[in-house]
Amino acid sequence: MIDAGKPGTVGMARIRDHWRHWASSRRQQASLASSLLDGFPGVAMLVDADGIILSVNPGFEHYSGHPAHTMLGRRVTCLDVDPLHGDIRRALACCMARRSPWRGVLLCRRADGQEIHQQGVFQPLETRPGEALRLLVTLHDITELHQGALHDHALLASLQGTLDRLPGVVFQLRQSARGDLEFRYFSAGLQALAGLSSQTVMDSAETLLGRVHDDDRQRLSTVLAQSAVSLTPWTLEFRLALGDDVRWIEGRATPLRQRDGDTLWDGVLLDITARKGEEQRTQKLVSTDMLTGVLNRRAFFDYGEAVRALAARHGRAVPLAMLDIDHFKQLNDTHGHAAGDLALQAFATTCRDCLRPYDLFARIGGEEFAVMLVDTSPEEAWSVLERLRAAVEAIALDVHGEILDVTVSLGLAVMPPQGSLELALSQADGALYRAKHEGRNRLVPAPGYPEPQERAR
Ligand SMILES: Nc1nc2c(ncn2[C@@H]2O[C@H](COP(=O)(O)OP(=O)(O)OP(=O)(O)O)[C@@H](O)[C@H]2O)c(=O)[nH]1
Repeated sequence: MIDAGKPGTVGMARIRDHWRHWASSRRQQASLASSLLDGFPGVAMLVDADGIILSVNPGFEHYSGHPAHTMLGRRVTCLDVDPLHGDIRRALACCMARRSPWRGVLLCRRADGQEIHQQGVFQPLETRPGEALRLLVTLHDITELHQGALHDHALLASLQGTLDRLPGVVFQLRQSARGDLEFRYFSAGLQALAGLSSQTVMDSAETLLGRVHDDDRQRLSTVLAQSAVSLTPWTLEFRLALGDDVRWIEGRATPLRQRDGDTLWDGVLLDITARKGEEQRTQKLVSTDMLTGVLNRRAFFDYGEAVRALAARHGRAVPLAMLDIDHFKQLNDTHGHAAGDLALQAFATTCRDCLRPYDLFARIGGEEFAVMLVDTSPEEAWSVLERLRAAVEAIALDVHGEILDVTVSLGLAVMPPQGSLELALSQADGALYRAKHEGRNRLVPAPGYPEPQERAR
């Protein structure tokens, strides 16, 4: 064994010999000493309870930069960056106080002054009664690893910062083979987007999915199911209901099939509420008649086609009518164009009030209007439009103190389940022509329209 009292007198061969001798004299430690310390890729030392170095491993000089003989008898803390208050002193004190192994990272200094990070282990050795406590200290240079970890950590922090500052929310969603959904990641922007913390949603996906608007939930399930099967990216615009507030979200994500059969989507959520508002305003502008605020001709045919297609699918007939204000030219000519405009506005408002929100009511041109009664039987349509005719008759338009009457003539037709909108409208137009000829201010059905009972009587 290399003694602290004989520094400078031993070469490497003797250090190795002494080390082997020390190890073989303690059977419990023999295998540890020979297999670990001889070939140990770092510094290994035997130190006493005060941290005095009693012996070192053959690789000591290579790994510490200090010739072994110069270190024997010195305190182990002299390998520290700060021998008085450094990491080695703390590790030694901790190990001694607990009489149990200490493991951790230490900042040390090589003989050439270079600071290195070491993975340190301080292991109290078993002693026989009366024998002084000794510690086996091993130091393994992990500077590169440590710097790599620091670099990774800094990179991760910077990436995290970038993700959190993105003008959108990044997420990772996992769907198990059984169909259960779990959010694996959400960037911090979720709080501003949905009023929920990332952790809350990662703990329970339903906290967020439960806020998807009722009308959009099925569409979301469908795109997820399709994407999971086809492994193609999905894009969806949907609404989040946040109390009284509704927020429009655009979601986009790319799927990846996992080995266990689960599907993992990496995606982003964007708040498109402002853009949606603009789109809706524009849509309203292009589909609304500026004077009366009701649908215009183009919107009537667009939405009417959708109503027709849905009715055809369900095998339902749709009643519709053409309406024309009576003697409107006379009103214009007598009271002026402004009075005519006022009459058109009062007429449109009155009609709209007599209909349900989802009935289509539009200004087709001039003083001509059209109505499509959704989910209404021909019998009901007759009474709705008769009420509408009476409500228009009741309009008392005050034009510069003079009260003007307004009346309307209506031609009523029914579009059969597989019929065409244009044909039904032309039949209603024919009936309107008859209404004008029969004296105006009346409702006339097209030929074949189911005769209402009250009219039949
Ligand atoms: N004030 C106003 N008048 C309009 C507007 N659009 C069309 N008109 C007028 O509506 C009148 C329509 O007249 P006609 O088609 O002859 O029909 P009418 O006078 O209502 O007669 P009948 O339909 O047979 O009862 C015309 O004088 C048009 O100038 C509008 O936006 N504002």
